[in-house]
Amino acid sequence: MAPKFFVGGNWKMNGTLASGKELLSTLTSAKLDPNVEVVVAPPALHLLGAQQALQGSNIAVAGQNAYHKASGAFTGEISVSQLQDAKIPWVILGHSERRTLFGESDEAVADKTAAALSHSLRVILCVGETLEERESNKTMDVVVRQLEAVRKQVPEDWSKIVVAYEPVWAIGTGKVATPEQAEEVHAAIYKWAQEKLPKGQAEELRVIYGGSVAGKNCKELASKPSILGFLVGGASLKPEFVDICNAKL
Ligand SMILES: O=C(CO)COP(=O)(O)O
Repeated sequence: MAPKFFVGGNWKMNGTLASGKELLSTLTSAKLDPNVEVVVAPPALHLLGAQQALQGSNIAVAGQNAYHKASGAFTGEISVSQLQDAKIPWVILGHSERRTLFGESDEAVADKTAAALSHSLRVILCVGETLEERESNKTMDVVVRQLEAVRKQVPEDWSKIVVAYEPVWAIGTGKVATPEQAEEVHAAIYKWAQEKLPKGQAEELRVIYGGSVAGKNCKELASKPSILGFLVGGASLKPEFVDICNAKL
């Protein structure tokens, strides 16, 4: 059976308690494709409220980041074990904004991923190249390097990982990768997974696309065979997110 199409909404550092509540009520009252798994990632301060507002719905919540140490003197951080304790099922790790603005290395992302999995969290693992890397034909070198760093620490079980291919040049720029550009990288990630992950896991893996996904481009992207979902930024803050969740209808 093909894995379920996955749509994540990454709210980033946006919104108020009131705007978040309104957005969630739009989502819970909308008719969403039952064959799609929907996850929203509000800012940390809003996570528990969102989880409560979503009770009884099929929409789950995700942290936008987490630290791999269980507890201690790490001012400003939230740990994977604290997410687990609060029954937050998902966490986004390795987002390009974490990598570029906050200096997270491939190894740091791998540490976090291994720790998150060992605390029963599901992980949306982000990978992707910058414009400069794309223009110098390094896209797959970068993506494979990022994936391999994680595989080194998580050699066996990728069943709780969703890989989000997010080309940095397409994030928040309105410059969406063409369906062909995205499909090419997704297909290469599946090829990597076939070769490097234990048998049977590549078939179960979801590789989703992120970068300026919108109501107007989601259907065409979703029609590509290797695009098994989206990670949406800006448009996840708008009612248009419902259309993106329903891209396969
Ligand atoms: O970074 C993203 C999702 O994690 C994509 O952001 P945009 O959809 O705003 O381009």
